[in-house]
Amino acid sequence: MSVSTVTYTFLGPEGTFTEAALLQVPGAADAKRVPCSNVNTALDKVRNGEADAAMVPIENSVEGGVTATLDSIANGPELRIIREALVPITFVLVARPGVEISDIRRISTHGHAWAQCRIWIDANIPDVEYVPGSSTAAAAMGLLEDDAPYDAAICAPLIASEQPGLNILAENIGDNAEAVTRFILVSRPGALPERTGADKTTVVVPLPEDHPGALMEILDQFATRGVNLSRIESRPTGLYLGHYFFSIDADGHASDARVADALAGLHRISPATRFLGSYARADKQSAVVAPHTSDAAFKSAHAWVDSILNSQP
Ligand SMILES: O=C(O)C(=O)C[C@]1(C(=O)O)C=C[C@@H](O)C=C1
Repeated sequence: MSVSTVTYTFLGPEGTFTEAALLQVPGAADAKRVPCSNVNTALDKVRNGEADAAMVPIENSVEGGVTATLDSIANGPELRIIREALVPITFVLVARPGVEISDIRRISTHGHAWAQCRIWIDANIPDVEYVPGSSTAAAAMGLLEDDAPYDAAICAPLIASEQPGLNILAENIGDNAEAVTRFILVSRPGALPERTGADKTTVVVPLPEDHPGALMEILDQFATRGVNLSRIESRPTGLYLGHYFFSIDADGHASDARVADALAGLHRISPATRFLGSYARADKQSAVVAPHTSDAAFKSAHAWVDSILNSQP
């Protein structure tokens, strides 16, 4: 794929934190970028071949998993995560010129952004009503419409400073100054990104039913092979009450022997386990590998078993 022919979808409109994440991808600034109004649409355009890859949010350091993304990549035709990006998150409160904080009755933003600004809102505009928005940027741009059903929006500083019709009323209103959102670049299944030594593997594991201790067995597949988990969360499958899958990020690449062995174990316990990709960690932190779970240890163990099986009388 030459850079100019690549098409990326992302959670739009222009000016979202998701677009900032996409612009971290080499060549994305010159590629075709298609904003989508929700995560599902961005991913479906990859599934049906309209786009080569989609950038979507998956996890925020304050608010946790982005359920729209976790559910969409767990279902439907398979997709693969090929890259991750981290974006520091800071929020501003914006309104049309002339509107003061004391005038604000209704605020719109993305649900995750709203959840990250609770303390400031409770302290400064406690009785305000929340109007859900499809993204922070969509909420801010909506203020420019004559019939906007809200008087203020919470969004990224960049979009606020670039729009002449928007006035910043308060800066740094997030509850946590260190907040970071993690985004994933998702493509159709293909060759895995190469192992870098600082990688992450993502899987979706449906919890087998009528199987006492299944969660413990799933976790054991990682623990006994010395594979550290950096995220695990459960989501309802939507089929019926009590039916769940686990979305898991593990340190390492599928080509690391300990990770490959853990994946095989997961498949035995839950055959519908979905592999979502192995890709380089954005923070470049290498996994700590104990000597007995290194590739060399697995190789020598397999060679030992082979020697037993092949031994002649
Ligand atoms: O609305 C945006 O700007 C987004 O990119 C979405 C999103 C999210 O889903 O978490 C991204 C980062 C912030 O945490 C708030 C909203």
